Amino acid sequence: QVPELENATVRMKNPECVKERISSLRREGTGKLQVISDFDMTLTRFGFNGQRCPTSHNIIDNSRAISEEGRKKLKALLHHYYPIEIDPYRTVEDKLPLMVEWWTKAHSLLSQQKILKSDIAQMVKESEVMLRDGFNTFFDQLQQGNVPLFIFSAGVGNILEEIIRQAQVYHPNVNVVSNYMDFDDDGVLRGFKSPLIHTYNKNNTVLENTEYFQQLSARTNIILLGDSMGDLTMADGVANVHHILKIGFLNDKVEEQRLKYMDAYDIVLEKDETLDVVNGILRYILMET
Ligand SMILES: Nc1ccn([C@@H]2O[C@H](COP(=O)(O)O)[C@@H](O)[C@H]2O)c(=O)n1
Ligand SMILES: [Mg+2]
Repeated sequence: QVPELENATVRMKNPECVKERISSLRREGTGKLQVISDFDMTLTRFGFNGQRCPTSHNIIDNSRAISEEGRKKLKALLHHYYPIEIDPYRTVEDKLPLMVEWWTKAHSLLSQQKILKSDIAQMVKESEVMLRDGFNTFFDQLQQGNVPLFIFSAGVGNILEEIIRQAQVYHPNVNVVSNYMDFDDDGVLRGFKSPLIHTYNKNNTVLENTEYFQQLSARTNIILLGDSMGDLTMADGVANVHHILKIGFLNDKVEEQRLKYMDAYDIVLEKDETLDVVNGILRYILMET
């Protein structure tokens, strides 16, 4: 079926079940299929040449638009809250208020920095962000197969849209729900629009009032791509899920998180900076018989 499933980065608790699910997705056709994907560290690389790649928030934090003092404060927040976000021993209930605290403090600091809407394209150009290897094939296959791609991100929507625009893969089948910046009439950042999306509320509570909510329910076969335990609820807005294949990128604290990820995701990709496995599965599902 999919030779890429033999890659050294692939872990599966139940390979037979994965094969059956992939066969069902192929058998039922592309008309019922959608891909729901996280953005930061799922469609973008986690690391390159031994260095961490930036998230969409980090692209702003590291940019010239932020003062030295602002950058220090944003880094301090990252160092405090990121270990909490990925801590495998804390519960989601315990993490949730702390994530709200992180996003709220970071957005408030960013809003004090006089960031211009017109700065965004340059910020992205000058950043170290990289989409995962194989991104062109991924976006192009979905467009050619008329399969909707729904990107559900707790990052910054304006930045992530600019990343895929500059990569020339922001095709018409792509929809994004994320945190969007709110600019005043002079194009200066004054805050972020609600609802606030953080790692652990990526579910229908934040999707209800979006245009995409209706469209979500029509496609009942899903490939879900994420890198966090919080990404597992991204398809909760789809009422009658028929088949769902969950693929998780395990980027950080691999040993500590392996068992949890293998219980939660059908396929776990350990320290895999490519979209090769996802592309192999899509190629098989979209291939005409
Ligand atoms: N101030 C912040 C807040 C969050 N992050 C990271 O962004 C990621 C969220 O985006 P997704 O596309 O993955 O939903 C999340 O994993 C946080 O670690 C940040 O860098 N700065
Ligand atoms: Mg992510």
